Amino acid sequence: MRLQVKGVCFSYGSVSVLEDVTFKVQAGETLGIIGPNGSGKSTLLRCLARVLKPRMGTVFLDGKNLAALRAREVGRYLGYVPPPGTGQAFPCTVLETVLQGRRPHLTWGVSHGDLAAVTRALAYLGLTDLGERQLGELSSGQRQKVLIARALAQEPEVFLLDEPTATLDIRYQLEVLARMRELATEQGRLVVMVLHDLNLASRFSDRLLLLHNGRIVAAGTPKTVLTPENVRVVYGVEAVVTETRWGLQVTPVVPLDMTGTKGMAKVVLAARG
Ligand SMILES: Nc1ncnc2c1ncn2[C@@H]1O[C@H](COP(=O)(O)OP(=O)(O)OP(=O)(O)O)[C@@H](O)[C@H]1O
Repeated sequence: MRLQVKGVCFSYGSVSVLEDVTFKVQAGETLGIIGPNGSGKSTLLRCLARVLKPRMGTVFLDGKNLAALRAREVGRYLGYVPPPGTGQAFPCTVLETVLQGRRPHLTWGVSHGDLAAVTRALAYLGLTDLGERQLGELSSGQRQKVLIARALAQEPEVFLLDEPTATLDIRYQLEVLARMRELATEQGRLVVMVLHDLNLASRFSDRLLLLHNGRIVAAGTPKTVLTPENVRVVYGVEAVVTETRWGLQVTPVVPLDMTGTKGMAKVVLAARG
């Protein structure tokens, strides 16, 4: 499976949010999309998930135009996890929600294989005992785990995850991101994730796309993208970037507009080494 994004532009009404976004991802790869608030990350992911239709440009899956695929094919190829806080329209139990992930695979009703996939996904996220609970009764982190479990049960070729770990505790942040990496490297799936945590993004992505004002301003390995210069220009923050055995460690030190503040000059000089 190959995901190719060519010249994608998107606008909400007359306001342009994505401009000429072009990149490729191969099976086996994990791509992290990073960038400041409002830079267009979620909009881009929703264009990849066919939730939104680009104003210009095309998304290809294995050379086929995503816009021309049937809904069932899209469901088999793409598993989309919306960002935390995105509401579920109907009252549903945890089990029913995770079972929805099997919908693109169903032919004559729910099979043993479908139930096995659901059971595995629930167990993986520690949700087995919550199966009968209503989604609306869960904590935000538990709800997020259910949506990730639904995508795991779906067993798609491509995982599209929008801030999957934002509401998860540190154990499940690691569990979920490590699982995604494993699905890519060991089962040849393709993973695209929007992440705010630059350290997790560096640790669990093969490549990063850095978005700023709807454009890609840097793309490549975490080491080439997460430079102090890029962090300064895009986020407006003076940061120290160090290499560790678990990936890069980005430590934000001070917002640029505070670097002149009394007492901050020394901190900035120390940050720049
Ligand atoms: N439904 C909408 N209607 C109009 N404008 C929107 C809509 N959704 C998002 N926007 C605008 O599009 C821009 C990009 O939003 P998007 O959610 O893609 O950014 P983001 O990088 O994911 O931000 P964040 O990090 O805050 O989640 C923002 O300026 C936002 O206000």
